[in-house]
Amino acid sequence: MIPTHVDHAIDPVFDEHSRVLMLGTMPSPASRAAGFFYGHPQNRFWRVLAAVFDEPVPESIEDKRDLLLRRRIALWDVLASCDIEGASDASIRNAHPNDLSRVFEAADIQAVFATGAKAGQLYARFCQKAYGVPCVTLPSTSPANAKARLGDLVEAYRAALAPYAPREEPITLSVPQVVALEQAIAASGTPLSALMRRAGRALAKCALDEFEARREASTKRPVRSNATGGNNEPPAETAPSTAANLPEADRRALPHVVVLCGSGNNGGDGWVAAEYLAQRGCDVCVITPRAPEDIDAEPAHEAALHAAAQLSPASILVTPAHRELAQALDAADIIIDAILGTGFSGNTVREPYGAWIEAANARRAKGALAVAADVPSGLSAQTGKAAEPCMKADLTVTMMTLKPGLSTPYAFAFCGDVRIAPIAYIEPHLPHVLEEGGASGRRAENSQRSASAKAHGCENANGHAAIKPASPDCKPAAAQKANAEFIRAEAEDDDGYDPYSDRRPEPEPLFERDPWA
Ligand SMILES: NC(=O)C1=CN([C@@H]2O[C@H](COP(=O)(O)OP(=O)(O)OC[C@H]3O[C@@H](n4cnc5c(N)ncnc54)[C@H](O)[C@@H]3O)[C@@H](O)[C@H]2O)[C@@H](O)CC1
Ligand SMILES: [K+]
Repeated sequence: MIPTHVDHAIDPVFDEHSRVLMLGTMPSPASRAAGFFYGHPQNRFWRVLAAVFDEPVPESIEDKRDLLLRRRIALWDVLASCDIEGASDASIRNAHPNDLSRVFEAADIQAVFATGAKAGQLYARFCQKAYGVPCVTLPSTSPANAKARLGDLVEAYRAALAPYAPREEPITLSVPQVVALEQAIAASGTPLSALMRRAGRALAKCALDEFEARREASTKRPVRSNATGGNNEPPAETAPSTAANLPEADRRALPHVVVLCGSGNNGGDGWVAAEYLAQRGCDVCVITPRAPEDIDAEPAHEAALHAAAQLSPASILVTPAHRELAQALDAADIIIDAILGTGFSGNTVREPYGAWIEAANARRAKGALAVAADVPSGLSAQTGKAAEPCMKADLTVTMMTLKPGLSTPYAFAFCGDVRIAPIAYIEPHLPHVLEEGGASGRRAENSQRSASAKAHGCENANGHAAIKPASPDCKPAAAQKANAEFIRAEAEDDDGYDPYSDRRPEPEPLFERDPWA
């Protein structure tokens, strides 16, 4: 192969919070074509980083930049230019280094890692003396390094990066502050649709991981034990129809998942999760009050259209009748509750959502794993007050930050375990958001649950025309009427609180009824 002269043309990723610098040699032809580092589909760099931090694999360049900055990783290459044959590091000649002082002067870089032997050698030759920080060489994630197994790469990168991972207390923001944060992130170039995609993927990953962890635990621990997080209901592994009770041969079967989607943006998280789970091979059923094309909220509308185009039409049930809903839930190993999120208000949950929540709680009581998106439906994310009815989750995957309502002792019975999905690099926006929100945003110092809230990796169409219209026992006219009533009720939202307005929610009494009664 004839060597080509290559000039580095991809901007480094770093900011003042970066703590480690990862360096390759020079972007490969595939990365140059993709316009970002490690762009070859077979390169395992992004899969390795995602596994190290227990996150979904980033999809877009923006997702990758966000992951790096959020995890305090600066990313660049040793060389500014060289002659190279294809992507062969061994062929590099006429090498000239990048001016790494741009990174070293902007950030307190505590460790440098080379993503392969050649990058390590080039750093030692050109850079180490100038910057004074020695470089640790990690195994290459390139497909050329075929002998390195993914698991070994993950272990090597985890051991290297773990000491530098930020360990911050989870932060609690009020609902208006969370909305202000989303808007600040959007204004800085990450659209809300991208946040929703990350939210839905994180939700799906947490649900699958939790399901697998429980299945694993149940195979190791055949004796019945109460492991449901204090809700005094049968543990998942003892129920008759859960995967844990299947014959050994079927145990590794992927779970059947029912995703309950409201018509707001919480529902959008559910649609993305459904798409991700179906891609992973799960049998997925989406319950929705409206066909995707009739969803008004953005970006939920866009997310629903995208997901519906990937899902089988038969797996989408629009306003199912009670019997059809019960049938769908009966088959569920996992229920994802994406009915209502931070936009919920009121003392009661209107239909059809009230009936959905009751049916989901009944199925959970028989052993399905219930995972709530952002906040259990019916629970006020702001006050922690539970409406009638309220979803009972085993796990709540809340986006970006804790919300005050998730941390009350009362909320505990509805949230189950709470994990924060770190779907965006929020630090640059916090001063502005906290200033705007006054004292109500704070590191989670006043919350009982914050100590236990995990800072996990998940811390702590119209081509879908054939969407199943209605259930066999729900006449089209009746379904249409029910839908019209639902849409009218939605339009007359009970107290009219719009979380995207500047107005704060009316304070609601925390303990209107005795939570333990
Ligand atoms: N805005 C965004 O871009 C993002 C939003 N996200 C998700 O979006 C959620 C917030 O979305 P929205 O502001 O659209 O609100 P929600 O989707 O939480 O709730 C709004 C819906 O709830 C209905 N509703 C309110 N009170 C009710 C009651 N008492 N009974 C029955 N229905 C009731 C409204 O009619 C409306 O349809 C978050 O919780 C989070 O899950 C995340 O995906 C991150 C990105
Ligand atoms: K929810």
